[in-house]
Amino acid sequence: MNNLREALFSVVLRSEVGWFEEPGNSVGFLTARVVSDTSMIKTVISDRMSVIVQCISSILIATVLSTAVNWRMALAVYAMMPCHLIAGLVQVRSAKGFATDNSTSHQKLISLTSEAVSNIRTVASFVQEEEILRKADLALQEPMQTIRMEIIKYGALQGAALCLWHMTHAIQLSCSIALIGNGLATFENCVRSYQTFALTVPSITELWTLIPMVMSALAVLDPALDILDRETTIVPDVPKVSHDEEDRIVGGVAFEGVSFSYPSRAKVAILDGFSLAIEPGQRVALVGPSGAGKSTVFALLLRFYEPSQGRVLVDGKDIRGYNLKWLRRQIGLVQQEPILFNLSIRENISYGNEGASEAEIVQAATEANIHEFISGLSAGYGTVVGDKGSQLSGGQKQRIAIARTILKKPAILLLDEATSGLDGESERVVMSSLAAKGWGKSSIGEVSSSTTTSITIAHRLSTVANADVIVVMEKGAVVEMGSHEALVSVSNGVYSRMYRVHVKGAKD
Ligand SMILES: Nc1ncnc2c1ncn2[C@@H]1O[C@H](COP(=O)(O)OP(=O)(O)OP(=O)(O)O)[C@@H](O)[C@H]1O
Repeated sequence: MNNLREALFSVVLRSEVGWFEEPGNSVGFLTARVVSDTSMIKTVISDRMSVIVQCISSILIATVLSTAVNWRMALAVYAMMPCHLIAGLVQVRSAKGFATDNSTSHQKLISLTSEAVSNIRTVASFVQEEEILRKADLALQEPMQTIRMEIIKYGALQGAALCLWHMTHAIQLSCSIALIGNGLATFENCVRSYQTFALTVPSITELWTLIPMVMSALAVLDPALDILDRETTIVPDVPKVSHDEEDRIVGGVAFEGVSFSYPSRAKVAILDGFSLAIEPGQRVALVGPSGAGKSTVFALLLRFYEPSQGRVLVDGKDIRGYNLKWLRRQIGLVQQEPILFNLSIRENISYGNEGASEAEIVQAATEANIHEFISGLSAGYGTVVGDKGSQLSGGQKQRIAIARTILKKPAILLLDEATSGLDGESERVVMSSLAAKGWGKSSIGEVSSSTTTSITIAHRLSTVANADVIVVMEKGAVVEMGSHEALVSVSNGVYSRMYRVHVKGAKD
């Protein structure tokens, strides 16, 4: 069971991001597959299999014994056996269908429960408790009708099997009378043979009940085994190019005619011939209306998905040519809603950098402007932040996520609305400490092994005004590009319009 769980979990973790977006792969479903479904292995192997082996051996011994005592009698007894086997097979088939429906309703309930619990604040604020209970009830009610029919079918077949057993007994007793009457067997041998057979009846009956159970357990395991068989389309360890751990990418990024659609919405083009070249060490900002495809650019650079056309290059080489784990280690991503783990602040900051010293952790926290807050907590860096960091404010979570990325010392830094939860002053401190680390030097001549290219997505234009290049995106393509001053001076340009709205909003 442990081996299966480990193997399943490893396949799940290695799967490409797009796979997790398929309807059958929600958190609840996958948790059920890895934890509950696999427990069926125990049911099948240790609980049921031993009894099955016991039953089969007792049937075999009885067959040999009754044949030795009187072969004519044994033949008469076992002549009826094919009827039982046919009934048993039909019984097994009906049990398989029954088990599948049952497990589906169970999975839906698990999915609903995990979704409701992890989003309990949203559920409570929208007063959705009753609605969720109604859905849970529906998830259990839907297969109920089918299961009822299956139960009736199952019971009828069970009855037919028992009926056949009683007929066998009757026929066997008639045979005994005939054999004794014709002098082909003694009364003593007939009783012996009959009794040996009678003792195996419970074993055979038990086998009939157990086989459907085992088949049901195997049916429940089917989806988990399907996961085990699947091939990941973006394999983290391929190609197996050996990069020296000390090797670092310089930080040049290029998108060449990239077109892309998300697997779940294959017909909607999100990027359409998107091209952009970023020099190593440049500070680039991506701005544009919501849904323009800015975050998608990050997802493609991290190779969460593959473009349908075009290439993504890092230091002039297609990213498919790099070992993915090695590449990702050098790219730091901070998202708008950073995910913290239910661990201490120290463990959250050193996540992925477990060897970092206390001094390095404190240094990273100081640069992310969160050290003062952490020091004020009674447990300091040992404070556990709760599920998904629920015991912290949005801005605190963002700063811890920034500290975590600072500690990683990435060659390419991706900030996706990473400071949106911070007040203006806090944001200024964080951004200037990132710049002070030598991240985002605009002069290519200064590029060294410690230079970091930064790409920032922000709706608040004050966050990106200092960038070397501002790239304005609309509907998956670049529509304007240049420095803040150059873009603002373009009358009726997309950026200058956005800027006027931003300034007006700030004044109001
Ligand atoms: N996983 C996904 N599956 C399907 N469609 C998606 C997925 N993620 C994003 N999209 C769609 O892709 C489009 C671009 O999304 P993206 O997040 O890149 O936009 P954005 O410019 O970053 O927007 P925002 O500024 O609101 O964050 C949107 O229309 C969005 O609905």
